[in-house]
Amino acid sequence: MEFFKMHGLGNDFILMDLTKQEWPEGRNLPEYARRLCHRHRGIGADGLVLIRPSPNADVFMQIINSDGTEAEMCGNAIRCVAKYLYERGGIEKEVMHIETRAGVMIPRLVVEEGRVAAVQVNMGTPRLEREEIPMIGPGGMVINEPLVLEGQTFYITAVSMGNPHCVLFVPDVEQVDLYGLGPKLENYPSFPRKTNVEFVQVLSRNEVKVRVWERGAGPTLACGTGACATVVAGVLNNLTGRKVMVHLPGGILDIEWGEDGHLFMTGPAEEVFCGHIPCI
Ligand SMILES: N[C@@H](CCC[C@H](N)C(=O)O)C(=O)O
Repeated sequence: MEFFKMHGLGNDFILMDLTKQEWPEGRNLPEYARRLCHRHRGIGADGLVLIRPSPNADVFMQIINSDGTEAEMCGNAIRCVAKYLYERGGIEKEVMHIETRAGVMIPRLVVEEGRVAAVQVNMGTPRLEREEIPMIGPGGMVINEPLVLEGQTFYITAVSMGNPHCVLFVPDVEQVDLYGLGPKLENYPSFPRKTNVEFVQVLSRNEVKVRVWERGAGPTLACGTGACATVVAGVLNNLTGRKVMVHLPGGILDIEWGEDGHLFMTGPAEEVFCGHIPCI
């Protein structure tokens, strides 16, 4: 099997194009993803990305987290898929349609001298209903609501970008016990589909600093859907404007929540290497 190792701000993926090669019958996908993503015994990645044919778009993007669970959407991976398709996959369109389990997303490519320098993705509209991210209690949205964890109260805002996010505003992200709190919030019983967790420090109305604990992957250097969820939560809590520079450990994503309700994420994508692995 041919694969491409790519990353978006250090959030790294193994891409396999299943429009060009056969997926061997009977392979256990979660087990295979765990094995390939392993940092010591595999290629190493935060997730496995499978590019499949789609009847509704240029391709379908399937994302499997490094723990073998499937995610609905991934912002950094979709920029990598767009770059791969343009430079390697024979789809030389500057506007693409990529289907995901969260719907069809629309990447626009910034091409310089034949190479993809950056990608802006229309990430669709956020979903804010409790039903989307079921919490205790009926109806409405979850904006700055208390959540008690081991006797400590945290105030959370829940945003779905197709995948679930729990956003917490803190005075200083460097002081957050990410490895202690991250997994406890990810698995908190109010989130039946588990959740991604973003700790956010507001630097100004148009700049924030974020540390992420990802569902199914743990601490990552960046999260595109998380950056979008952060800006939605910032606006709902009246802490930020709608156009925000999001500083993540791996670099900067520019996020804009348009007046039409759509989120636009702009950032880079990089290819690191490619190779072949046996079909086992
Ligand atoms: N890193 C991603 C999100 C990947 C999926 C996530 N771990 C989940 O399970 O929802 C991004 O850039 O959006």
